[in-house]
Amino acid sequence: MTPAARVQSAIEILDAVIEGARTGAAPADRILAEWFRNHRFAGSKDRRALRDLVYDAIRACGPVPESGRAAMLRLVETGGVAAELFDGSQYGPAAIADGEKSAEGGFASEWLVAELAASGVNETAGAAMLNRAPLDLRVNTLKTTRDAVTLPVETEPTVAPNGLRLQAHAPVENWAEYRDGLVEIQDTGSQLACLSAGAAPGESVIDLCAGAGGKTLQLAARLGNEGAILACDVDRKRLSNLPPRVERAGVANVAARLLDPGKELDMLADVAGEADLVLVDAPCSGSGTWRRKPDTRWRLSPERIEAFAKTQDTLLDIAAALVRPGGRVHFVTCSLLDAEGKDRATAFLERHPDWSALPLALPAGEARGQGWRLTPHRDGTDGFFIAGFVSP
Ligand SMILES: C[S@@+](CC[C@H](N)C(=O)[O-])C[C@H]1O[C@@H](n2cnc3c(N)ncnc32)[C@H](O)[C@@H]1O
Repeated sequence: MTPAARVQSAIEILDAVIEGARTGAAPADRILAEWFRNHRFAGSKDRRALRDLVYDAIRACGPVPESGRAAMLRLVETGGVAAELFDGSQYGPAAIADGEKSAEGGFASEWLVAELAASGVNETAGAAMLNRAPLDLRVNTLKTTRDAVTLPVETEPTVAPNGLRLQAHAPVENWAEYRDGLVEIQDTGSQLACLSAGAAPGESVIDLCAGAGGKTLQLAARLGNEGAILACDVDRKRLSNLPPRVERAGVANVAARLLDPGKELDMLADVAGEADLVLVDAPCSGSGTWRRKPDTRWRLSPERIEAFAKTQDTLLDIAAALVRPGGRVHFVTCSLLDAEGKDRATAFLERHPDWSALPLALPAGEARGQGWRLTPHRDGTDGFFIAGFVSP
């Protein structure tokens, strides 16, 4: 593909991303994957260039742009693409017309910027939410240690005890060390969020929102295969990713259970009141992961945030019913919005006045309300809110 043709294709992909944001259809990563499947002529260099153009343009726009072309013109303004590539060539974009408008900049829509400001995220911290994220690994201590593992590329240790950061992106999933379960891909913030649950060998743990099991595997490593983990989710597809990962990681004490939304407690009645620890890695707006999925911010609305908050409250109450007396609930969201963090912790303690917040002290981040927060700006990790509660 010529550089101009790449720009035109990126514009078309951006049109689909914008449509997806407006209608709730597929997000950018899925749209790109599908585009690559349907355009086999695009080689690996074209794909990399297209991916960069699309994500750079998404990052360069604040609110949802009117069109893919307006988004790309915004990227021209920020110096991310050369105006000369709008050359009117056969597969390239039409020349830029006099006075043609580009999309608005900033880091999010006005209402979202205001929500974040009210949550203590200023403009600088907001802009850092859109930086390119590094690639972090977690060393699987069921199989090796951070000191012992040798990897094909240079890495540096992160503040997480088993965390490694790659100097540059690499095809980790093709490495023998990955296939053999020595390392997992996991952001340092996610590692700290899970680590701070304080899971210990022999404990009985429920990972209530296990998804594809990123934190389940970390919990298993903490337990050293002693004790038991019940990994639950309402999403069959996500949960189906868990067994091969468990196998690869050498985990022997995880069982999976698919739940029906609204019937979670009924389906967990056999284990209610018995868990030492329930991890609630709750569904949320994902505002802490905009570095990886910057189009997520175009898919949000005040109503969606309210709905997430409601689900988080429900899941916390379910978790409270699952722990034994003296057991813990560990609440995590990858969001910087207080509505999905500090406020949920406060509301939980109001609904459960006999419970107490557990003091947290992580090697990164800072206290926020009754919990703890990690931010891309301050900590160089994905953004997380974390709170621990202990039952009477
Ligand atoms: C943030 S993701 C979990 C990520 C996962 N823990 C990890 O570390 O990879 C939130 C998960 O909650 C699940 N979920 C949503 N509603 C749920 C419910 N009512 N009960 C259990 N899980 C739910 C979603 O399907 C999603 O997989």
